[in-house]
Amino acid sequence: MEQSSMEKYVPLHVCHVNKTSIIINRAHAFLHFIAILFLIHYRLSFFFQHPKNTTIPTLPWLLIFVSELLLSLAWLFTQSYRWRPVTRTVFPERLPADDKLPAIDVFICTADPNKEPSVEVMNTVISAMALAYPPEKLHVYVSDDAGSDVTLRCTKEAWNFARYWVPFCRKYDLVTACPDVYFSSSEVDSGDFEGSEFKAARTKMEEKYEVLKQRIRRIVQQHSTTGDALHNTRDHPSIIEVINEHPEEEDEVKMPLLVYVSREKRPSHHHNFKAGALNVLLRVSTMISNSPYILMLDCDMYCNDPTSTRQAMCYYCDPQTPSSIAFVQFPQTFRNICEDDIYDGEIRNLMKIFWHGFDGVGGPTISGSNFYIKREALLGSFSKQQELMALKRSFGPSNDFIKTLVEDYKPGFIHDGESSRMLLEKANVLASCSYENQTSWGSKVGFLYFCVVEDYFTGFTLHRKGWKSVYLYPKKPQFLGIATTNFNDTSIQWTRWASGLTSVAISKFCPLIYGPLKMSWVQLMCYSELAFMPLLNCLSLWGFALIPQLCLFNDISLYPKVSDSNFNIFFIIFVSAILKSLYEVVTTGGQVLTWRNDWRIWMMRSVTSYFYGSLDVVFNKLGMKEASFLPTNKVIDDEHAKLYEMGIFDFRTATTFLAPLVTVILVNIAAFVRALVVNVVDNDRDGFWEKMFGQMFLSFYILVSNYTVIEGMIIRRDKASIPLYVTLLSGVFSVFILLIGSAILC
Ligand SMILES: O=c1ccn([C@@H]2O[C@H](COP(=O)(O)OP(=O)(O)O[C@H]3O[C@H](CO)[C@@H](O)[C@H](O)[C@H]3O)[C@@H](O)[C@H]2O)c(=O)[nH]1
Ligand SMILES: [Mn+2]
Repeated sequence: MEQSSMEKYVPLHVCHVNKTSIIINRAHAFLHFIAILFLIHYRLSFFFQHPKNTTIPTLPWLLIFVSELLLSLAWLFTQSYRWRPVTRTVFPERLPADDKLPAIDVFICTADPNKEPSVEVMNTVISAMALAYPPEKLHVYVSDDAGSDVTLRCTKEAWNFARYWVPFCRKYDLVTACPDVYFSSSEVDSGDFEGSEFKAARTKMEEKYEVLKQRIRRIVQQHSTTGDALHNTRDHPSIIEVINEHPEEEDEVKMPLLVYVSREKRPSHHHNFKAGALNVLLRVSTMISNSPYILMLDCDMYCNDPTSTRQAMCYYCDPQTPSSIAFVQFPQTFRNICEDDIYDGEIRNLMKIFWHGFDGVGGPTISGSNFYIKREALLGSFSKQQELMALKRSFGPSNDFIKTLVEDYKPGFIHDGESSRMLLEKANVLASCSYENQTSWGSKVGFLYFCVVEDYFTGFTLHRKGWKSVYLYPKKPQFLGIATTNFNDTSIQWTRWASGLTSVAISKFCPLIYGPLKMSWVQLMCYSELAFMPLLNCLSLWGFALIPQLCLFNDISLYPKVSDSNFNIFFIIFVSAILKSLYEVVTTGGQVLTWRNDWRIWMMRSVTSYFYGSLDVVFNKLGMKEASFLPTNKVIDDEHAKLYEMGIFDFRTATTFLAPLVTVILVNIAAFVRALVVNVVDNDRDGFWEKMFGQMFLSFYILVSNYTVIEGMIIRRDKASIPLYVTLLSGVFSVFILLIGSAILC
């Protein structure tokens, strides 16, 4: 009796369906949808009335209607995330013993030592080595897309430090894996140890960490002063090195393997950005460790909590969990976010709301970093009977690599001269830039090259093949990265995302065409929401920012009179949208300030990043521009950081990003002020206020929400305010829009 109860299955994880949210969300969606139907009816009936009954021209009516439809469609898509939100809990203490756990490879990508400070990248490397997992089952790979000597030398320094850090973490059971976080945090995290021995050990470690930082700085400095004239980040052979600085010394605690990989680069070959780097790592790691699970990390993502390994394994080691789970995604969380996050650097909606909903309908898409993925999901599974030639066509010419696919290949890398040298030579072939020629890498195998949001697109294709994923959001952040905290960086980053997503939306891979019947409809809507988000938001918001204002400027009314019962439709939609978003922000731990920031940055991005991202795709299709992936800047500049912390907008960015914002504001000011002045003078002729209230209010709302732009333009006189020439240039644009727009529309 007792025996059987002991053998009873105890789950390693549970999923909680968020019933209250589901009821609130669906009820709200239903009511809001009805209101939208009324709006559509109201707009449509205009086209059926007798032309004599109206003085309103058709074109602006049509344009504002289209804007409303597009925004409604965007809203409809986002309802998919509200359909069935779930949260999850794991029980890592129930995992099998260490010797039964599967091995893990960790991939860390870095691409530019100037934008990605080496001290931080090395902290990521060290924290990955200190993950709570049997060291012989942990293998860390650093991909250096810059092929820089700096990164190689720093990686060696990091390894030397980790030889002390890893045993220290294990001995004292630290709950922080990253030295930078550990030594800068005020609370002394010491597990059970409080004695003087621990204190002495900690002081010694801290000294060693200081030395490490100094050494890294010296390497970086030497490099920048001597300059590495011969080195070209776009033209160099591959380098693969297993880091083991002192092979003769035996370490007291076994260490995870650390491998430095810099793939070959030639100007004649497209290197496919991060996806290309990840695919090289996939091949190289297959030869060296071939772990069934892989943790992917961007170079700025420290492993904060070392137990993420075990939490993820709860999904892979649970006997009753279907084997169709391809990846376990943790949220992207950041270490430099302050309360008043004016640029929404923490991508709040996505990480705190949308991904839980995505999880409830089949699983979220890959979010670039912080996920544990099954190797099989990226490479497929094969039997010995598989035809060799077919495999070579897909996976490239290396026999050694193919062998690893059809055999249960478990290499144990040992530093023993000859055989390890041969292994690395084979791996080098796999890292050459011509290896993928005429293969399925990037089109069917591994990370996909189709667009610069390789994470989204690869995730979409996996779900389309029937794989599932889960989203794990524990209280303690498992990973901590650097968020963008100035307008310039965030604009560049979002333009890249917008361009990547839009390129999927208007291709044959458009989720609405490529996805049906391959996944649930709701999940498909989530994917469509992301793909169409830039396009829908930018088109509709440009409409809302200009059309009603141009009409206001010309005394043309686009909204019902306040006394007209139809006015309620607009009132209800507006209030319902505002209240719902406020409710969501507050129930996910935000404040009214957070909510204001969300709305503001959404408006700003729609007319800038989403707009340029979409334009980028158009130029790309016309063959006028190549896709690009500029790595996001991760250098925290004190001056920028200070402004961000004070909640002051930093307008030091390209004129291209500022001009649309300033232009929109100027047009709104012009329309609003003119209406105000003329009608005060004219003493409310023809019931002007009643007729124009909708438009006056819209302009007013836009101006109040974006007051920070007005401030940057007129009131502030600091270095980070909007330069006068941008205001003047935008002034010219707005006069142009008012004149030409009025002529066309009215
Ligand atoms: O040619 C390249 C370009 C970038 N990277 C690395 O890719 C990572 C992500 O780049 P980053 O500039 O930090 O991108 P983010 O703006 O933070 O990117 C988000 O969006 C990307 C897709 O656009 C995802 O790949 C990221 O994981 C996700 O965090 C970094 O570690 C880079 O070093 C490369 O290895 N090779
Ligand atoms: Mn990043």
